[in-house]
Amino acid sequence: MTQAEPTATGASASQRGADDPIRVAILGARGRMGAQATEAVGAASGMEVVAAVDASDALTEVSGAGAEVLVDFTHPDAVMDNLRFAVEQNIHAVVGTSGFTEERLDTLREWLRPKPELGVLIAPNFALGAVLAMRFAQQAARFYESAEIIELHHNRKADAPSGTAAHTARLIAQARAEAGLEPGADATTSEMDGARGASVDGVRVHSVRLPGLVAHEEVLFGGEGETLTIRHDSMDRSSFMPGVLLGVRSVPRRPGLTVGLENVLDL
Ligand SMILES: NC(=O)C1=CN([C@@H]2O[C@H](COP(=O)(O)OP(=O)(O)OC[C@H]3O[C@@H](n4cnc5c(N)ncnc54)[C@H](OP(=O)(O)O)[C@@H]3O)[C@@H](O)[C@H]2O)C=CC1
Ligand SMILES: O=C(O)C1=N[C@H](C(=O)O)C[C@H](O)C1
Repeated sequence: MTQAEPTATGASASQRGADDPIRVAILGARGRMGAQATEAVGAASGMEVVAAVDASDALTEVSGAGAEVLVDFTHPDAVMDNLRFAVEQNIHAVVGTSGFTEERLDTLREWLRPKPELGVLIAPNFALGAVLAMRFAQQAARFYESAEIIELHHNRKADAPSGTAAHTARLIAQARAEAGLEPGADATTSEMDGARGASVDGVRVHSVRLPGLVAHEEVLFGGEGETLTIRHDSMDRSSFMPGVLLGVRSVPRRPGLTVGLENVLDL
């Protein structure tokens, strides 16, 4: 047997040699993303799928299979229970599932505190272009008082606004606050409920749901006599797979909570 790597994971994981594949469990494996992730991890070098679990399966399959990294593409209502299980079982986690509020992130940080070697990566979007678009929006934010987000998704999506839009809004709000820029006001005082979208950290987010779409986002900035539009389109879920594989490879070496693939890409 080759030399074991230092790892936060349990007995079976600690037996992994440096050249052995990373043992990965996929949660939500029969869903749109989980099915593609199962295929992508299975085909990638340096990792293998040891458990593919869906809603009707027992989570204990994951620990029983000696998984070192769990990939979660389930449902906002299920993901926190899955993560509590992962942390209890000393399994690193790569999370694509949406629905993360600041409160949920704080809970996760608490769970991770006694496990300093364990890594959890929450990626609101795994597509390279989406991560770049969010970074560009963050860069633009300090120059424009006014910004709004339109996110457009397929009509099977469970939640609104999208995790990507919520993360983008938070990055814009953070950049504005750091620059001491107050968000601009508009003159709309009379409105039908929902017409101006949801306010996420003071940024208006509008959600469109249509069959035929996959995952799309526009960030609009307005200034004196000009607008700037940053748009990203995922036309196929294959766009998310390189990011998922990068997450699986990097999370065992990133202890603690990481929010956003931009941190792994070092953008
Ligand atoms: N970060 C990113 O880049 C991306 C993130 N997403 C996010 O990923 C999540 C999943 O999306 P998508 O694949 O389209 O959704 P799907 O509904 O197609 O898939 C979710 C799957 O998870 C299963 N599931 C539900 N609860 C559990 C549980 N407790 N344990 C195991 N499996 C469970 C569902 O089973 P059942 O149907 O029986 O309930 C279903 O098979 C969403 O939150 C979405 O926003 C999506 C695309 C990209
Ligand atoms: O449900 C989806 O499809 C997607 N969900 C994520 C989100 O909520 O941002 C990522 C991507 O937009 C696709």
